[in-house]
Amino acid sequence: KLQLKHGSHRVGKRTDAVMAKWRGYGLGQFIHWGLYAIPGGEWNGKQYNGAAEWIRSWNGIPKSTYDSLIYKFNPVNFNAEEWAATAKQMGAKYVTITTKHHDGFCLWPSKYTNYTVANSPWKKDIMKPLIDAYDKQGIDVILYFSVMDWNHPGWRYDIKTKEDSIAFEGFKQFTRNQLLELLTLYPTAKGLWFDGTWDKSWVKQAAFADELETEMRKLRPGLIIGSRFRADENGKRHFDSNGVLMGDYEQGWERKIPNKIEDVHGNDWDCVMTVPENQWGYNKAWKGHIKTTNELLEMTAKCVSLGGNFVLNFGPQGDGAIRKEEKQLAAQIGDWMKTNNEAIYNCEYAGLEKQDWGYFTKKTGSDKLYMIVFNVPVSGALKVKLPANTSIGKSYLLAQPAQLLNTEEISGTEYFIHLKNTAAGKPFVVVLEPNAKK
Ligand SMILES: C[C@@H]1N[C@@H](C#Cc2ccccc2)[C@H](O)[C@@H]1O
Repeated sequence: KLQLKHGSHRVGKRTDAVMAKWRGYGLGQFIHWGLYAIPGGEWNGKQYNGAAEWIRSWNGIPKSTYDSLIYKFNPVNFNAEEWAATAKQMGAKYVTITTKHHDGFCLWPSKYTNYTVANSPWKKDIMKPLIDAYDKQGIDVILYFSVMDWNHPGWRYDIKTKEDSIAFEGFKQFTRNQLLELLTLYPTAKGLWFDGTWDKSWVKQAAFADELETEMRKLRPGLIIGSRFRADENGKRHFDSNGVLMGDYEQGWERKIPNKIEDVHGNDWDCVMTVPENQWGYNKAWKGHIKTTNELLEMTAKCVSLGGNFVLNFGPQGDGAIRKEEKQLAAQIGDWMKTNNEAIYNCEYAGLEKQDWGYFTKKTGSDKLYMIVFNVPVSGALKVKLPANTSIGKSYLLAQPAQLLNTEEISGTEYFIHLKNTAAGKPFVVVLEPNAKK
């Protein structure tokens, strides 16, 4: 084991109540919104092929032209309560909102830069009404913050010269000032979701970032910070040089989901996912495969079955409205969650692997098992193999608890659960109340 000054400061999961609540969220919403939503992936009739929130990096739009989008930021259809109500309808328990993406535009009136909503036609703070609206819906807020800031003159991709070093020192103080400002202005925020921390300039700041993380945790006890914020003194990110997770949960699952429990190394984690293949900010043309409700429900079930949370991204339009496709998804996911959220909220890895028919989850603090079924076998019988010394007390559809299902013991701890209706046409949940085997 290497002696590290700036590696992880904790081995194993956090055991406090704030993190236990985070662990049980199951389903979250991500919001990517900023100046990039105005062009929406297109400029002068030409489409940008990358992710819409990265359009500034494209040579199809001059940087100065992009930067002056601040003077066009006037989202007349922005309605914080509507956004929060959409998340509530979907069944999200937390939301991660971009305060500042890579372009450096701040959705709050930061006093450390002029590149904020305060100097746009909109003038007003966006973050406060959003946080208040989500708080009112009982949805916890996590603040997304991009360290990389293309607007700040002190930003560097690497520190190669004395000038770089002097400039970046100023940038580091600016970053610290903004983070302490966010935590002070928005005290109900439960955590920070860091991005834009992969470049060498920041990776080389192990001591500074470690100290800043400690300062933020002192300012806001219980603050949740992911593995993406800082590197250790050897430049190791997400996991330090001893392979121990940095921060409170793993943030490596961006647009991908672990396949087996070993992949999550006993850590907390969440998966953040786009509806199109790779568009976080609003893109007028949603090209390629657009994930369906059933796909997104299966991703949610898969994440919870492996002890994580699933966070679905919304990219509101430049005028502040949420696009109809995203509203439809929220309504359809919410419809399913209304009936089945008992198998998602406050559930964890059941110690049982993925099955042909779908996924197991287990209620935290209870023996209750849930079978989230996506593929009904032609036999209409779901095969389950329970851990040793357990048998099935009773099983029933979560949607029809009074109707017990016929459970046939095959051998030992293997059973067939015979479904009455094999043409559900949509995912459903079977509840197993196990007995200790006599
Ligand atoms: C959460 C997501 N992280 C950001 C990114 C990225 C990225 C950076 C380099 C190479 C590939 C992807 C996206 O813009 C979005 O904010």
